[in-house]
Amino acid sequence: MSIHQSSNIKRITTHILQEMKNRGEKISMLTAYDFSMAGIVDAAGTDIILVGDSASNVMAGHETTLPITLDQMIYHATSVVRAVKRAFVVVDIPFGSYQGNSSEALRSAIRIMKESGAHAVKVEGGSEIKESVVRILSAGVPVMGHLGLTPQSIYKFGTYTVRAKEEAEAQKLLEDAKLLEACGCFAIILEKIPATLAKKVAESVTIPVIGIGAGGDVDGQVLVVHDMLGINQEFKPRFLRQYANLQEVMTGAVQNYISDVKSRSFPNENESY
Ligand SMILES: Nc1nc(=O)c2c([nH]1)NC[C@@H]1CN(c3ccc(C(=O)N[C@@H](CCC(=O)O)C(=O)O)cc3)CN21
Ligand SMILES: CC(C)C(=O)C(=O)O
Ligand SMILES: [Mg+2]
Repeated sequence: MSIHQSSNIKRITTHILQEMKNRGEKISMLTAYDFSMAGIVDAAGTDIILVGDSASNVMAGHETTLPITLDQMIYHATSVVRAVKRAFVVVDIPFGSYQGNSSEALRSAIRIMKESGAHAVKVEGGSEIKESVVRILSAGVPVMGHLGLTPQSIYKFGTYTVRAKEEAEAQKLLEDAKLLEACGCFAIILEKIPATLAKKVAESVTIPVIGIGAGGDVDGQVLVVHDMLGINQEFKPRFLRQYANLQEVMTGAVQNYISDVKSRSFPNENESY
């Protein structure tokens, strides 16, 4: 419990997430990149909020997650943390801020924690980034792993197709999951891999495994909130379930506003001084 706890809402911790896996309660996770969205996602009861580097696509309009910077991720994370009362806030360390240099990885993680007030960081990869994971964990910063489709390495693969369909790649993924657990990661994301493999991973490690395009036999699910709300209509992979069509709602509202301005029905007397 925080010394300065200012509300009676019980905050989600890594310990609570582990207990949820232990008792078979599914974990819900969504992205947020700003104060307004984070407030909605948190108040609705989402367990984990991810300040994803998908902000590079969704917020900045880039083709990939590679261009977003550590400073930009910290700006998004700071805005999210200000809104969140209950959820556990995880921040993606962006491309180029942790790979191949554990000192830089630690520095990046510490900047995120110190400047944003987030609760954990997420990194993509397994054995290749072991030193960075260990170093960050040694500073007391919780680390979430991310295996399978790892968008920061998109140019190594060339496509966003399903990962680990071949036995050798599946075996490496399972070994990487066990390695991340042994290092002390508190959870692992599995993205776009066969459901049978994801099930095997979730049964082979004791820490929570959260899926996106990894089937239902994992410990929780994550989606990009703009995708599931239907704000971003271009992105419709098979794993996405769209829970609203906010693009339609927002377009209609904006069109009504424009029409009211043109017809002089906005503002009316009550909306004037
Ligand atoms: N808006 C958004 N949602 C995401 O889930 C997301 C991002 N951005 N950016 C970072 C990564 C990239 N991710 C991806 C990207 C592509 C596919 C994918 O399945 N692509 C299909 C085509 C999808 C379609 O129908 O448009 C492919 O075959 O390339 C999956 C996850 C997941 N992440
Ligand atoms: C898709 C999720 C897992 C992610 O890493 C992101 O939003 O950046
Ligand atoms: Mg990401």
